[in-house]
Amino acid sequence: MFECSKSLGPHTWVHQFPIAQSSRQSPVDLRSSETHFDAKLQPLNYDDKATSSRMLNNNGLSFKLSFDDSSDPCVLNGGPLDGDFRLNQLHMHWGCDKLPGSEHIVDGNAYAAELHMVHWNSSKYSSMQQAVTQPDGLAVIGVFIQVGKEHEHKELKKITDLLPKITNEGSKIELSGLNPLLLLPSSTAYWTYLGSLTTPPLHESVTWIVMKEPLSISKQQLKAIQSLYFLRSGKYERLLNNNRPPQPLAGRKIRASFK
Ligand SMILES: N=Nc1ccc(S(N)(=O)=O)cc1
Ligand SMILES: [Zn+2]
Repeated sequence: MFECSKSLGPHTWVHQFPIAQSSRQSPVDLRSSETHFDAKLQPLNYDDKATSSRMLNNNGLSFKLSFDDSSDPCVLNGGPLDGDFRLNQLHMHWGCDKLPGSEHIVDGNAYAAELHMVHWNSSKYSSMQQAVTQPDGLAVIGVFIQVGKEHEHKELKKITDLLPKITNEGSKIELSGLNPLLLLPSSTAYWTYLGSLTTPPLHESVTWIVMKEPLSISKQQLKAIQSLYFLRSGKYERLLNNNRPPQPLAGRKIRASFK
């Protein structure tokens, strides 16, 4: 199969995006020594279920499931959030073959992959584009993914079953009736901290909510994810949504919703 794309190097991003060296960057290592239980943290709540979405192999970066956040919004609130946040897109980060591919790590340990559900603050802003640059603009739920028995809700299967149809860059496909709530693990436990986008433009606009319990997918499902590829200068390369290494906490506190 095609070799994994050589990462253009997250370490090169600073030249074009100096914020890469700022003090509110993501991902981070969620070290238990740095996390503090906060009894005031509420459970996460989805007010509505998204129905329509479009799955896209977005040019060599990842696959992205975009939701229609205007007519039938899927609204997240509760947790550490003030106000309503609309689900705009979800995507994943993974590694190559046996390499782990999560972006956040837990006490130095990485998972096979990480699902990101990206929401924007619709109580304060009028679009994702407006919110993405604001310090309280986005909320991203991160869900770790490990290989094990297939995801019991089968919701993730609705996504991985379609991936073979978008293996080429730029291909897209409709996927409706996805219930994001079912993409969350059964445990409501999460960590939360203030961070950034993990890929350029690295805006420091994300309230991160990382679920403690990983989802399990089958080896076949992970293979479907890892078999996405794109054409770069005439050569097929596999999408390697690689992954920015953990960034300095720089004094930030990580709150835990669990003891
Ligand atoms: N609009 N661009 C982006 C949205 C989310 C992320 S991430 N990987 O932090 O969820 C990165 C870039
Ligand atoms: Zn991401």
